[in-house]
Amino acid sequence: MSEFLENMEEENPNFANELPVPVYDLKKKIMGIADRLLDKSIDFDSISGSEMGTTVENNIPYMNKLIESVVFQAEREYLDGMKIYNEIDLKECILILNKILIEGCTKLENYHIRYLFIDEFQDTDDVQIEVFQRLQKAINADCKLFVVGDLKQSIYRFRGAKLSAFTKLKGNNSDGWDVHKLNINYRTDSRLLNLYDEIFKSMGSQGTLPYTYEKDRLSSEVCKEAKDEELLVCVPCHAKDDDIRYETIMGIIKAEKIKLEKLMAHKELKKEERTIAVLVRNNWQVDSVLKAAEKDGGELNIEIKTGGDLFQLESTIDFYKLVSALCNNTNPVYLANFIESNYTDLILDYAKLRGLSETETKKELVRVLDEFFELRMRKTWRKVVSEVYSQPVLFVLKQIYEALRPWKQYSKQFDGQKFYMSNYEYLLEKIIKFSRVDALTLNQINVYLGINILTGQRQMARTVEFDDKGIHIVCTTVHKSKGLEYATVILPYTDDDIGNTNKVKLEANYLESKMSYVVQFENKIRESNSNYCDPDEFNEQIAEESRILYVALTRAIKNCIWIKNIDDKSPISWGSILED
Ligand SMILES: Nc1ncnc2c1ncn2[C@@H]1O[C@H](COP(=O)(O)OP(=O)(O)OP(=O)(O)O)[C@@H](O)[C@H]1O
Repeated sequence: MSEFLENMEEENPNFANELPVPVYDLKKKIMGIADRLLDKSIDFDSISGSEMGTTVENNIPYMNKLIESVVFQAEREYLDGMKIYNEIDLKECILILNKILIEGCTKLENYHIRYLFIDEFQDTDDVQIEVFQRLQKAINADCKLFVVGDLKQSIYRFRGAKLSAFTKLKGNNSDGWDVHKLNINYRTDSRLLNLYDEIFKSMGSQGTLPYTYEKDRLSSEVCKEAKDEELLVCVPCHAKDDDIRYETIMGIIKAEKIKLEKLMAHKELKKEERTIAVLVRNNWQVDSVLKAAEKDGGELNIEIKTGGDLFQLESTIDFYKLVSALCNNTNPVYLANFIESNYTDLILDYAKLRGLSETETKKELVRVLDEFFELRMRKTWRKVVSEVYSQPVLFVLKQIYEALRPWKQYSKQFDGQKFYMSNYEYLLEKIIKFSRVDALTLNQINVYLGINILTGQRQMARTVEFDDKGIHIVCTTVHKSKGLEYATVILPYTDDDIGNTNKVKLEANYLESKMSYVVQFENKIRESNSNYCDPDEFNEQIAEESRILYVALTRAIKNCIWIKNIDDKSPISWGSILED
């Protein structure tokens, strides 16, 4: 990028000053374009200059040049750099696999694989479909593909999923396929399904959902406990006022919880049948619902599928205390911090320490630690300190972790311990990814943890499934709820304008030999190219949002409640679809 800017400045010395957007934002956005293409398994090498169209707004008239000479070039250099270390980036795997298969791979025949099963097929992109076809061919003529999917649930357009997935797979050989339709629903109350059917039919006739009554209608014999008037409920409220929206959400959850408690008093329910799900579109909405639950007094324990914050978890802070104590093993503050962590159950006598000099305090803390480590690892703390500098650092840290078992101190509950261990492992994976293992030092780990913890870097933690046999309340995005089911589905945000394409801040695609992009910078300046079509995007966006609504509604077993914002003026929203 700097090279590009220098070159441009040679032509126009005032180039940098004339840039209409900040350089850091320009860098961020052009890398964003690269990510959007890679998300769809698009190989940059296949895009030629003539396929990039021309800039439309002309705020950044050199945008194509920038993409070609910086983005594509940087990505090429990065991937070549990885090859030197015999590594490949995960995002490149499918492209490499495709290239290998194009060149021919005879060894696959030896595996005698008879079937390839693919679930959620509607979410595959074109390159993945080609890979499956090539794999099938390369394995042997008898290998059969078995794919399952539902186009109405295609919600990964940003990752390149298209409604043409099944047609592309069949290609010219539709006769070679045995097609079976699954029209029985074993999840949802039949009465609720009937109400849904009216909504889906209307979406189908407007062309926003691939749904026709004859082909797609599901039948169900499921009958749950909700009364007729409780099956699909619209709760109107003045959601312009956030407080009112959140009070309404909390009120609905509490009322549904009471109903479930009554039901559970005389009937045993499976976990899903005891779960109330608040389904939203974005992660910030999950955060807002959680905050509202806290403000409400914390009586509702809402579980989130988006996980907590990895760098603020006790498993991470404990590990940082261990690493810091090893790095600063002559500093009493770090030693005391470590002793207070979950790695030890020692109780420090601060009254006694207060009367000591710094040297005496350090001596006392080292004595305490030596004794403790002797007991738990049959070697002194000082020996451990020397080992961490002479042996592979992760190996020594792992030995300490396994011998001291901090998860036992953290929680007496199995679920809590599992959560601690799983996020400790996740943190180590992050550390290993950050630096090549053979070059990792204790100091590097210390700096890495320090920066991430102190600057509050956000990284979703790993969640652990648990069931205490009680009522579960979860709040999650519709995308994360895919494939799952819940007794009650609550939709608190149905007022977003789903036709607003100005909300598309960044998009890039490569379709039918045309590369398209649109970018909106932080200062609202926009740029797009002639291949990007706003009306197409408008229709595609409404159709995808409709499919996301379809997924949300069909997660319900018993009932669904949606909040209607009376103050809403959006022309097209989930609310307007549901109301129709
Ligand atoms: N043949 C069956 N008999 C009884 N229950 C069934 C049967 N098949 C599936 N179920 C139940 O129906 C529910 C939905 O099944 P499943 O999640 O497999 O459906 P699906 O087609 O993957 O749904 P979706 O694509 O909407 O997520 C589950 O609770 C499952 O246990």
